[in-house]
Amino acid sequence: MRFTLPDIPSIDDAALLAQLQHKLDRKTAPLGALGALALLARQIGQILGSLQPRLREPQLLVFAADHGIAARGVSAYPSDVTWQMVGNFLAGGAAVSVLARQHGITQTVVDCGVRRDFAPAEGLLIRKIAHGTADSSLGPAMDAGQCERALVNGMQIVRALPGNALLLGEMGIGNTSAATLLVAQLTGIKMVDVVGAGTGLDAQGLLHKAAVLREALAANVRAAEPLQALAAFGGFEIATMVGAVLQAASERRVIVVDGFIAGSAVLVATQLAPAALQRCVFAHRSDERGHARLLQWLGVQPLLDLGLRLGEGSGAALAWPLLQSACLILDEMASFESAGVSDKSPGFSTPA
Ligand SMILES: O=C(O)c1ccc[n+]([C@@H]2O[C@H](COP(=O)([O-])O)[C@@H](O)[C@H]2O)c1
Ligand SMILES: Cc1cc2nc[nH]c2cc1C
Repeated sequence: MRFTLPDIPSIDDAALLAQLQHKLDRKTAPLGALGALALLARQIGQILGSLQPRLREPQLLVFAADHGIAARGVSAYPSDVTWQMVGNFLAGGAAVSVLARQHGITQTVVDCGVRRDFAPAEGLLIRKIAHGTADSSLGPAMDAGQCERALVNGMQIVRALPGNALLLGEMGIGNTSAATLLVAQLTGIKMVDVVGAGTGLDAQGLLHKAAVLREALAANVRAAEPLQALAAFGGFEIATMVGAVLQAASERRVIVVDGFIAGSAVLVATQLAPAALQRCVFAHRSDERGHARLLQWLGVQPLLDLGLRLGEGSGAALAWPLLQSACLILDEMASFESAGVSDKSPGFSTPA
């Protein structure tokens, strides 16, 4: 099936925005005191097109795949950890599994291209493109057809999901390399300012990783367009995630973005369809070096900063209750009028 970019119109209902802002401004709090929670409530209200938005049946997808470039020693851990962690997700023992369970979020693992084959299991979708990508330090990680199939897979998976909120997670040894290359290529930020320790490289390991990534950039100089860059550098899990983001955005689902790798997928998606960004809530600022730069480049503020660098969707699951709180604030918090609380008197000015 061919990939067609779905229609993602800009959300610009000025009347609803004004009503949301007014509703929040009349809540029983000093003006502006709800801070980022009010911004979040406003954003969710706009995405779901309601003054009383309700989040339903949150779905967390853990997109998993392996990376040819991992054979170059760019990760502190071996590729086998990818399939082993898939087992851990399915058994409910991974960090994201615990957090998803805590918050009533449905976790589904998507095998987008892990090097091992899995028996069918509950909570596992098998959408394998190949057993890992090719090594992008030698040439494109995937061909255009593989990239297109991954994008379509992501779109189809989201189309079939219940609920109105999608939380993005991923697992793939070597995928901070793929994400770094995508971010460097598509933003113009220098690769050396993006590359980081991933699963925990030491200073020498980081130097080696940067040297390998330089080779990958040189091996794919012509991959300038978003989809070319995605095929050149991206993992199958990142490409599938791009399709998922585009579909979720076109359906006006709330998209909760995890860390650096999920952020790189959102970068590709928003270069294809800029209005997708309006539907994205950035859960946290990861400790991975390039993440702060990427968030800055996108012009977005994350909700949390906990020093996490885990991936899996763990940051998205941790941020989830804040989205729930934002909706409850809109819905249940009293206004000055309804609670009979005095607002500032007209003409009163705050002492300096
Ligand atoms: O989400 C992040 O910001 C993040 C930062 C560093 C590492 N990770 C996770 O670690 C793995 C990739 O790290 P690496 O060193 O193998 O490229 C992959 O499974 C990611 O989920 C994730
Ligand atoms: C153990 C482990 C768990 C992870 N979860 C996401 N990436 C990971 C990488 C490692 C190494």
